[in-house]
Amino acid sequence: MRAAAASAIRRLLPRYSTSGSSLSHSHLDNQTRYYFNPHWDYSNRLARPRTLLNFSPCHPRGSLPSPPPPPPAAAVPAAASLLFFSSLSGTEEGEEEEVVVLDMEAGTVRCAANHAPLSPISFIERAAAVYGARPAVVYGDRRHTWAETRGRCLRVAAALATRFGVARGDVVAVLSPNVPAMYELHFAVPMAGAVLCTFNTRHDAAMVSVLLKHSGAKVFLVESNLLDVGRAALKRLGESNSAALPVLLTISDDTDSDDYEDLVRNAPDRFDIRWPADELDPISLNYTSGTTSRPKGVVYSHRGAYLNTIATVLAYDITAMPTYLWTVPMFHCNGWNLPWGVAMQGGTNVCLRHFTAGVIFDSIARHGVTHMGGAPTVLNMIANAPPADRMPLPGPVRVMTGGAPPPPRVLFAVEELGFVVYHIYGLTETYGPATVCTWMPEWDALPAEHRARLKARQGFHHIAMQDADVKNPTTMECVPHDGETVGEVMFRGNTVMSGYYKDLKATKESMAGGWLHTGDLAVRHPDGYIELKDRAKDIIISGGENISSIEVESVIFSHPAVLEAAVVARPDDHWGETPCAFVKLKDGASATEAEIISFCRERLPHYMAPKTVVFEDMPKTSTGKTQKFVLRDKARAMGSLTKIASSKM
Ligand SMILES: Nc1ncnc2c1ncn2[C@@H]1O[C@H](COP(=O)(O)OP(=O)(O)OP(=O)(O)O)[C@@H](O)[C@H]1O
Repeated sequence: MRAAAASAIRRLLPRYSTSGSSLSHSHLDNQTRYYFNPHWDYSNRLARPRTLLNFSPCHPRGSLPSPPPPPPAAAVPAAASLLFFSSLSGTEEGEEEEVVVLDMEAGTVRCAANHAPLSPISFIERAAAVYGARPAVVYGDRRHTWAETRGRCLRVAAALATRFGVARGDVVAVLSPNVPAMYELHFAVPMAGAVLCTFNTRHDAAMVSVLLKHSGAKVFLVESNLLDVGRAALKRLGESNSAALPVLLTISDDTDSDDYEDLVRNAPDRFDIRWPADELDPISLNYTSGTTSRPKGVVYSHRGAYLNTIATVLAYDITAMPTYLWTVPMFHCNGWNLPWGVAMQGGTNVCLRHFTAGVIFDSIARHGVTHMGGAPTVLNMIANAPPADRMPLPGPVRVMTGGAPPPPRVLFAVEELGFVVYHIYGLTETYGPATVCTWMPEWDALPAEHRARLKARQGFHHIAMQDADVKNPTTMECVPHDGETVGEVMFRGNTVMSGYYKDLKATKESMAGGWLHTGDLAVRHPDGYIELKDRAKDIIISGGENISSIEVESVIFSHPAVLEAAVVARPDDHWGETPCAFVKLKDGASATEAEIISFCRERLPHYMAPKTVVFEDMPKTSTGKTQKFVLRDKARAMGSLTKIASSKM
C-alpha cells in the first residue's frame, strides 16, 4: 500500500521525484485554501475537524477562519490525504506554506516552524555542524571527520539519485561487513529518499537472490570479499526473474577499483537532501535473522528509527563524543540503531571488517574505546580470550549485549575483566533494542553471582516503547508478577515496526489485539522485571512439565569445561520430549556426558537435567545465535531415548 501511495505522490507532485524539497518557506499569503485532513473521518460528522490551510500572517489573533463543513464522504478524492502528507514535507521556493490548525480554541497550528518529520538524517546534519572537525570514522589508516563524512554521504546520495535513478521509496541493498561505506550508507540512502536494505553477510547466493527479488532492490552494493556471492545471486535472479536486475556496485578497500569511491568522487556538486515527506516513510528494510524460519522483511520508519536511536543511546549511557567499536554487524537491525546513535552524540566509529578477541582488546587500547556491543557469543569470546590476547582496559568499557540470552556466568566473567555490561532485549520487529535491564545502584553490593543473575533478566521497555508486558496470548490477561507464571512477551508503542514488507496478513497477525506478539515466553518478577524463559518454539515439554531451555543452558554454561551450550527437545515415546544438550568444550578441557548430566542434576530438578549430551560445534547465524532448528533436527534424528533404552533391555 505504501508503495502505491508513494507512486501516487510522485504523480501528484513531480517535485518529489526529482530534486526533493529544500525546506525553505518564503511565501505566505492571505489566500486560504483547505485540504482534506487524513485524520478526520469524514463519515463521522461529529468528529471535530482539524483543518489544513494556508497560513496567513494577516489574520488577527484568534480570528482564523472557521473550518469548512465536511464534504460528503463520496466527494473526498482518494488522493486527498496523500496531498496532505506531501505538502507537509516543506515547500519549494515560490510555493505556499501550509499550516494545520490543531485548534486549542483556534490558536494552535502545525507548520514548518514547529513540526518536521522526525528522521535520523538530522543527527548527521547536527554532527557535521557541532563536531565537524572531530573524527567520525576510523578504519585502519583511514580517518574521516564529521564534516567529511556528511559531505561523502550527500555525494553518494546525489550519485544514487542522478546516475542510477534512485527515487523516493526505492530499495538500495547492501551486502557488506562493517566498513566505512556500510556506515555512510545508513545516511546516504535515506538522504536520497530511498530505503536501505542490508543483507546478512553469511547468507549464500540462493538466499541473497531470494531477498533481492523480494526487496525489489534497484541498486546492489557488494563489498569486494563478498563479490562471488553477490554475482552468483544476481545470476540466479536473472534466471528466475524477468524484471530488470539491480545495478551492481562494489565496495573495496582499494579505492582505485572501488565503485563506491567513484560515487563519492564523481557526484554532482549540488544535491538537496530528500527529507521524508512523512515521518512514517520507510527508512530501512531489515530481514530477520532466520533463526526460527525464513527471514521476514521488517519495515522501519524514519520516526521509529529516530525514536529508537534516542532510546538506545540513553539506555546505554552514551554521552557526548564516545568512541564506539563496531562489533555488532550493521546489517542486523541497523546495528541496533547505533550508526545513527554515534552520529547523534558526535562519536567516533571504529570500523572493523572482522574481529577476534585479540583484535577487540587491541582496538580498545589503540583507540580508547568507550562503548561496544555484541551478542552473548562476543562476550563469551572476550571472557575466554587466550591470555596472550588480553590487554588491560584503558578505562571502563560499556558493552551492550542482546540478541540471545546471555548466560549469567558469561556476564560475570566479562565484568570481572572490567567491562560494564548493559543487557538489552528486542527483535528485528522492534528496531532491535526494546527493553533494558535497568540497573539499580543498591544491587552493586550484592555478591557477584547474584548480580549476574539479576543482569541476565530482560527488564523493562525503554523510554521510546510505550509498553512491554507478559500476557496470556489467549485471554490477553497479564501474568501475575510472581516469577513463575509463563506468558508471551508483547510490545506496543512507537518503536514497533511498520509491518512486514509485502505481507499485510502477517503484519496484522503479528499485531493482533493491539500488541506485537513476540513468540518469546517469559515471567515477571515481583519487582516487575521481565525474564525470558524461552522462545515458544524452543520450550521443551517433558512428562507434561515445561522446561526452559535457557535455564538448563545457564547451568551447563557454569560448568568450568564448557564454552558453549544449547538445549533442545528430543522426541521421546514415554516423556513426549526430553532435554538434549549440545555442548562445545573449551580448548584443552574435557568432560563426559555423565559428568555434565550429574552436574545439572545437582543444580536443577531432575526432570530438567539433560538426558542426552552431544559434544560438537554449534551451528550459528551470523548474528551469533545458535540455530536451534538445526540441533532439533539432529535430536529428532536420534529417535526416542526411552525406546532405545527399552530395546536394549
Ligand atoms: N537479551 C535477550 N535475551 C534473550 N533472547 C533474546 C535477547 N535478545 C534477543 N533475543 C531473542 O532474539 C529474538 C529476535 O531475533 P531476531 O529478530 O534477530 O530474529 P530471529 O527471531 O532470531 O529470526 P527469525 O524471526 O527469522 O526466526 C527474540 O525474539 C528473542 O528470542
